[in-house]
Amino acid sequence: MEKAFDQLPYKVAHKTSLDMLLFMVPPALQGQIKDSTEDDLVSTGSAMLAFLRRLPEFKHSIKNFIDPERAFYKKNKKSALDLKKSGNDCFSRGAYPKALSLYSQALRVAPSSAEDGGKNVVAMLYLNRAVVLYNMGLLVECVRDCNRALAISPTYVKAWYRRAKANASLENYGDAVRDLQVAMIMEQSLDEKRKIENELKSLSQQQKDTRSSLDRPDENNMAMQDHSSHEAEPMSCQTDSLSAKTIFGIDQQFETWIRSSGTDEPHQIKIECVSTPNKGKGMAAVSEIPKASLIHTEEPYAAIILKEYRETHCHFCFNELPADMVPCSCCGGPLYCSQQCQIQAGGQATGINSNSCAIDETLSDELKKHIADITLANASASDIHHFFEHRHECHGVHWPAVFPPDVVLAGRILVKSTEKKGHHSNVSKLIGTVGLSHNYEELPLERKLEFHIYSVAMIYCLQNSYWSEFPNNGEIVAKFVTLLSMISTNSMAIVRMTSPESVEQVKVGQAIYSAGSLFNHSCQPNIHAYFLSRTLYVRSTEYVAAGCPLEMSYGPQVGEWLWVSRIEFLKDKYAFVCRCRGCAEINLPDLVLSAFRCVKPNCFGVVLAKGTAFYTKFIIDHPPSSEPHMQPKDEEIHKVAGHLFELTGCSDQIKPGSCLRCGSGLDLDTSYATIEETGPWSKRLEYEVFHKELETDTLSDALRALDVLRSTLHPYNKAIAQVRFRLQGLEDTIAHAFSMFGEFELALEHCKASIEILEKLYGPDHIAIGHELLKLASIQLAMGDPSAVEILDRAEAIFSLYYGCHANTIFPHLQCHKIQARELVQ
Ligand SMILES: C[S@@+](CC[C@H](N)C(=O)[O-])C[C@H]1O[C@@H](n2cnc3c(N)ncnc32)[C@H](O)[C@@H]1O
Repeated sequence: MEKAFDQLPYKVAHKTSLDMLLFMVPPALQGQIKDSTEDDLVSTGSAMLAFLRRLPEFKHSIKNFIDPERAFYKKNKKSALDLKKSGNDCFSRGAYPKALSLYSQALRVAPSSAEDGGKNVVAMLYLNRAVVLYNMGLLVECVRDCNRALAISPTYVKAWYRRAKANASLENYGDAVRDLQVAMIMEQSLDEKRKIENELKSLSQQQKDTRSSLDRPDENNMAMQDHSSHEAEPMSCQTDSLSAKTIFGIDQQFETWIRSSGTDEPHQIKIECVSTPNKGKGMAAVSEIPKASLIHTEEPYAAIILKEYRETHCHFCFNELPADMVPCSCCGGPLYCSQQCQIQAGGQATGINSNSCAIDETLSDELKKHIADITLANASASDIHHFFEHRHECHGVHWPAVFPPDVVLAGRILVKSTEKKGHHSNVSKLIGTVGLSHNYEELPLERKLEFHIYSVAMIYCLQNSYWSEFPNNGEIVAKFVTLLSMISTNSMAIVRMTSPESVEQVKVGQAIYSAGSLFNHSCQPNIHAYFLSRTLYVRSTEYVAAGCPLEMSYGPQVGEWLWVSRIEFLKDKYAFVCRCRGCAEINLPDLVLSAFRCVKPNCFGVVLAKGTAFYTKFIIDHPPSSEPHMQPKDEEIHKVAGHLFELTGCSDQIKPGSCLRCGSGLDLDTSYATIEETGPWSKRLEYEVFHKELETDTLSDALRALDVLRSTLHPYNKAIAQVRFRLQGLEDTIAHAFSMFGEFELALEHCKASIEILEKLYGPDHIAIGHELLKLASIQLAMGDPSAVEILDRAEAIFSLYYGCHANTIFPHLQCHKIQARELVQ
């Protein structure tokens, strides 16, 4: 399940030396900070500043963070050449992946102007990597690396030659011929010239033979430019007015105009920021919104990659890094999927040759243009109005890599707002304009202390890396702490699928969206947020009447987690008590999620477990004030809960172990023990299915466990279908196991049983059902059953509800399944 909002990812594994200072803060200062409110921050900030200034350990840590000599990727020609040599050795042994990795490491430390044997080291490294990529069959990546080498050294014959080879293999004959023509003209050695000439002849012949169908020079040239991402650019819809008018809550009315790209939502949706009775500000529909409408898109105000993904995902667009990733050309720390992303993040276009080259004037206009297209491809990529979020961090220092991401994000927000208002104006005043809410007072002591320590540390780092006159006083510490609290409350986690086949998502980045941060949470959301690159997209997943709140899930949802777990999670992680519609009234999923079956045959009533009975009593005793978006109660709730809804404000009859319909009693302790006994059987099945070493006895035991669960638990209890936090439940795992044995009929039966339960818990149009339907369809496809078409259509409808026209980009395997299914029908 997607978790749209995230809090600060403090991970023990990433503790810095500053975290250790927590334990050195004197008890008196701790006490002062523990009870502090926003109004006390100037005095607690001054006190922390005074304490840390005197502390040798703090000075030592800061020196470590800001000294370029200690940087992780210190620029060093010798190290780059050593790594290059090791890469060459691996290459000659055929160890291509290792060679690739060594050249990439060398690129991180190679100084951009370093030369070796009269050649630019960075250009040589890009070329060497291009050759490895060529040998690995990664031809597009090879061409991109050749482009990078040529952008630095336009007369690099070997790079033109390698580019020609890769283009020829890609059947881009037009480009390949032009590359060889350039190589031949630039080559000095007569022998080599002759060799190229011969290759050119045979390539020209190949080009002639295939000209009509295969030669697409312009198109190919465009596809090979450095800014071609390995993932399709999905920007068919754009926000019109948001970026201009909504930076940090200055304007409270948001209007999203959806520009149609021919296929997607041709209408205009208006949303607005409103005051809510108990959730602060929130977003609401101005007029009615149809189900599945794109209601909002937005670029982040500031964003940052999470530490765990620094080596695997692009630091700008957050997509997975390709084999030809590009390190920051100045500091080597951040990695990017393309030079385009690198320039957008850092602003530096080092290595881009700005005056083309000493191009031989005798060259034809076509070849001159060809050279210019490649060697000047990125020079125009930077936009003077764009904010380069990494630039102030890029001074060959390593604090941006080791500080918690939210602290670095706070620095980015501060610098961006400073630069927007006019460079180096009054910084303290600027933070005051960041009009986002925060829950500083609710934070535990440890978080408050961390915020204070990192705020002081950031001031020192910004003085060193950004502006030596940066103010250093209690007021600025207070502003920083407030900013960190705002980030903690408002930052969104940018998520990605773990793989095209997977339904699992991982949080790769953290961002502040000026308007997106104003959507409140609901455990029964009516909107869904997702990300393509850095862009936030929000869609309505149900019809929303005019004036109704638009609320997304920050993580927990009804049907997925029990009420008490949702409340605890939101309190712990976001420091608020949830007052959404899903938590304020009794709903079917909360009743049945962990319920037991009534002992009386044919009674469909619910026997509540201990925790749920407590919650149900609580809700009945504390009826919520009705909100405009409250839905009428489901008939099904009356059916399973029986007389519960006839109760008027009296919850005495709601007892754990007692059927809510007929009042029959159940010995809960015995039932818990019975369920407990089935645990090892289910776990063993899961293990063996996962490791693909399934034994028939294990499946028989799991079927016995399933019988026990079915006879003890309420038929809609989630444990039968799905294990908490995992998409694979017992029915699901059994279905998977039968598929592994080729018993598709039985697999189908169990898969359907699982879906039936989940539909009760989530509703038929929930994204979780979409994923389950995909599993069902793959069993049907394996059976050659044409009804897969219908199931896939249903899954597609659900994915479109959540992802609109982007469903196919996010779930590429859906279309593959559909093609297979259509073949069955034919
Ligand atoms: C990302 S902000 C949303 C905008 C915020 N309401 C504001 O006034 O700026 C998250 C904060 O809104 C409040 N909030 C959001 N959803 C809530 C809910 N379901 N119940 C109670 N408070 C909620 C909490 O204070 C939470 O920390």
